[in-house]
Amino acid sequence: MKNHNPSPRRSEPPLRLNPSRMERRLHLIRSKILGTTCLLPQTTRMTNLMMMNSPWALIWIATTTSKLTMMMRRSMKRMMLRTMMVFSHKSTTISWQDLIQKQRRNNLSTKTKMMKTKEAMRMTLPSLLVLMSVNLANWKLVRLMLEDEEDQADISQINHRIKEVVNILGNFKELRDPAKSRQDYLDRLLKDIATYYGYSDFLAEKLFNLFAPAEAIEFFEANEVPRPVTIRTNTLRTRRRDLAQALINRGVNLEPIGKWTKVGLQVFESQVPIGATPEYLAGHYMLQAASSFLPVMALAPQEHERVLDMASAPGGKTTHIAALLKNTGMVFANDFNKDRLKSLSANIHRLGVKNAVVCNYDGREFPKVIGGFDRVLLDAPCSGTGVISKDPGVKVNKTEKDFIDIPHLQKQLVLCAIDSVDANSKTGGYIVYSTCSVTVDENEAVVNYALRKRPNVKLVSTGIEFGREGFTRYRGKTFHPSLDLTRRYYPHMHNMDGFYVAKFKKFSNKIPKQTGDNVDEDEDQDANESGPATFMEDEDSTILKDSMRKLQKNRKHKK
Ligand SMILES: C[S@@+](CC[C@H](N)C(=O)[O-])C[C@H]1O[C@@H](n2cnc3c(N)ncnc32)[C@H](O)[C@@H]1O
Repeated sequence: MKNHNPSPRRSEPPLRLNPSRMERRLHLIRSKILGTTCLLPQTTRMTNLMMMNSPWALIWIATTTSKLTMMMRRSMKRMMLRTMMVFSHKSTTISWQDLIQKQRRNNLSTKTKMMKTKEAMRMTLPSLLVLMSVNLANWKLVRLMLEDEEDQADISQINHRIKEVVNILGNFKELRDPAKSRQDYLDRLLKDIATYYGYSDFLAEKLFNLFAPAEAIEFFEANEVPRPVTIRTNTLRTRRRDLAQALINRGVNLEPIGKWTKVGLQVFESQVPIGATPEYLAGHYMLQAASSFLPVMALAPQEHERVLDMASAPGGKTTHIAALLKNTGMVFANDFNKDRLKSLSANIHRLGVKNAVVCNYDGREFPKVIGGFDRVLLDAPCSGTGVISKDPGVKVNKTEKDFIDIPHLQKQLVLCAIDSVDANSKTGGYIVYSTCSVTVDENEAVVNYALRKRPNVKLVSTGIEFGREGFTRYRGKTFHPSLDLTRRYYPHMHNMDGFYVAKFKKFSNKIPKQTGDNVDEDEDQDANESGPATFMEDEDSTILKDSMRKLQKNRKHKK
């Protein structure tokens, strides 16, 4: 093997190539990606990095760090692939001079060769800059990936095998190998899905189980593609037609999202940053995923009502509620996370909302804090399995424990949401529960639990004309038949983030005793230990007076 002088600027020790390829790769990754010094001007190191035997390892690192946006990852993937094509040759190390020599051997003019080489280098720089920000958490994943022989297999072979196995599972009797069981095929498929799409085995299986095999692949594929950019017209400030005209005049290519919304616009391309136009700054629209319109549409707040948005930051849905209320009545915008209240308040101000009260409670303190609402929206904290295309970190950072802890919190919150509504409201008495997750544990299981614990509510239609019916049975569990009134949304089916919406009607403020049928012991532990918290005027006014006293005391103290 040829030994090259590694750097045109200063000599560096050449890479040790023994004892194993694995060690060399680890060495490269450690020193080039996690290294603390700036490596960019040193072309040898840069090219060494690209000479790793498995270019996919590099692309994988470049494209899975959770710090990157989907767009960045996609363009990096393209850049890396193009660069690798330029640099691909058989030797183990390469220097700047080698590249030029190699170009000379081709029949291109020196200038073209130089330009091509430099262009390739230039394209690589941003990728490497981002690569250097790969953190230690990802290092563990990098190592795992490299250590797993399975992962070294050609990625296209894996893709091919996924398709083949899905095909066999679709016509098992005819196409199976008699020596293999269905489970053998499923195990192979799950392993391949986890490798190919970069999920933990646990989450790959959890999501796979939601669908038939062929549809599951469509779902995983859709999670690799960014969803359309959509905006919601703020009807407190403008009309959709006027907004569209103003943005078109600025070079924005857009059109209505669909018949189901009168306020949504889909942005195809824009010559201006869509989050910084004068119209944006003037609060004429909110940058908001189409799926986020759905829970507020289901809530359907009426003018002059009192509405609670129990987990509201950064306020996409609060400001939508305020617009539907036409700035009448009141919307209580609560969130437990104090830091997120800043963006919530900023959005409320920007969009000209004048009927909002921002508060910072654990949602589980309602209705003790205040109750008697006409409607409550609980857009619950969730695992985010519906928004993987936006946050690919979910693929690996959600554990089995998360799918116990998160539903536990969701169950507590949904009971408090129900208890915060006044069943005697003249116009309302509704609760909407939503998540940007597609797992059954966070959706149907939570809603079914609420129906059992609060027999004074029932499910009603969300009023949204599309969406797949919620599960009434799932992997041996049977839910209340009315769960089919709830709605599921999927990226591969609706070209929007994965989402779930359920709407309850509260018909009594009294909670009848539970029947005790079908009571699952685990679920019972989630029950509100202190019993149902109801809205009581006396108690409320004491609490409110007490907190006012504390607030005034704090203010004096600050002065
Ligand atoms: C899905 S996000 C809400 C998004 C918001 N509805 C919107 O449309 O902009 C869930 C929110 O729940 C908040 N949260 C988490 N735990 C909470 C709790 N115990 N009580 C209230 N809010 C909570 C989080 O801070 C987060 O802002």
